[in-house]
Amino acid sequence: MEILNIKELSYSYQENFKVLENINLTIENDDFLAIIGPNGGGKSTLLKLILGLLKPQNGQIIKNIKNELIGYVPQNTNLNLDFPITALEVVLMGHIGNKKKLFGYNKEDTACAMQSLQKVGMQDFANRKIGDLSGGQRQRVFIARALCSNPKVMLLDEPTASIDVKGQNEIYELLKELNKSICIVVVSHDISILLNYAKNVAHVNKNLVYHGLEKIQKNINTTDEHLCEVELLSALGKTQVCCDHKH
Ligand SMILES: Nc1ncnc2c1ncn2[C@@H]1O[C@H](COP(=O)(O)OP(=O)(O)OP(=O)(O)O)[C@@H](O)[C@H]1O
Repeated sequence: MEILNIKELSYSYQENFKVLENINLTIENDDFLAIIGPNGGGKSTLLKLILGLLKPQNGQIIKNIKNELIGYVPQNTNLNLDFPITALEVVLMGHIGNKKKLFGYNKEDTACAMQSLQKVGMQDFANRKIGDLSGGQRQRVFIARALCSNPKVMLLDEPTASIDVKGQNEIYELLKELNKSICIVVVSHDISILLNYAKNVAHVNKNLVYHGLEKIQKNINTTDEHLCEVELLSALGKTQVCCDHKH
């Protein structure tokens, strides 16, 4: 099922300076889409447009699901690590967002938050202070928070930034597991790791170039060597199954 269809979308923050131009993209409910591209290429802007935080000036975004069913894990979650809040309380904040409650959680909220922590393998850390967790563990807690609303699609902006390789792999393994039941869209620079998990890749640099990885015979050994984004993209181009575009 198609959950998102973006047609001829353009966006400018300032007049006569398009950050995104004529973007076309379809996302299916079982997709694992990697959004890659250079700094300032417009990746976060595209996520914000999908989330409805920004309104398209040209083109349209057709969503076949309600906004509440779109989970979001933002880039560099702005949380003061000295703030004495536990992993469970961070996840419960996802419930506050849903129900527009200001104070207090009931037993159901707590049970649901514990379930979300279990899904990400962090139930034993529920009462740990968020500042005492490793970067990878903390990120899993933020993913648990986004899971509270039982999303059909989860958007993650640079989920593995500043996390060591082991932690990155654990995050991607978790996303692979979640992808059995929900659609995953990840903005990332870790393209060599991401390519082992993504089903499709959108390269965004004002324009969007789409690579359907399932149609491409993967002849790149991404586990043994580190390849930069450009090397990987050119390797994808050499498979000759790529779209008819110029990089
Ligand atoms: N609120 C804003 N006002 C004006 N310009 C902005 C705003 N937000 C982003 N931009 C500009 O839009 C362009 C795209 O930014 P965006 O954050 O979408 O890129 P990105 O691909 O996510 O970059 P990065 O990989 O560095 O996170 C950049 O030139 C940026 O400076």
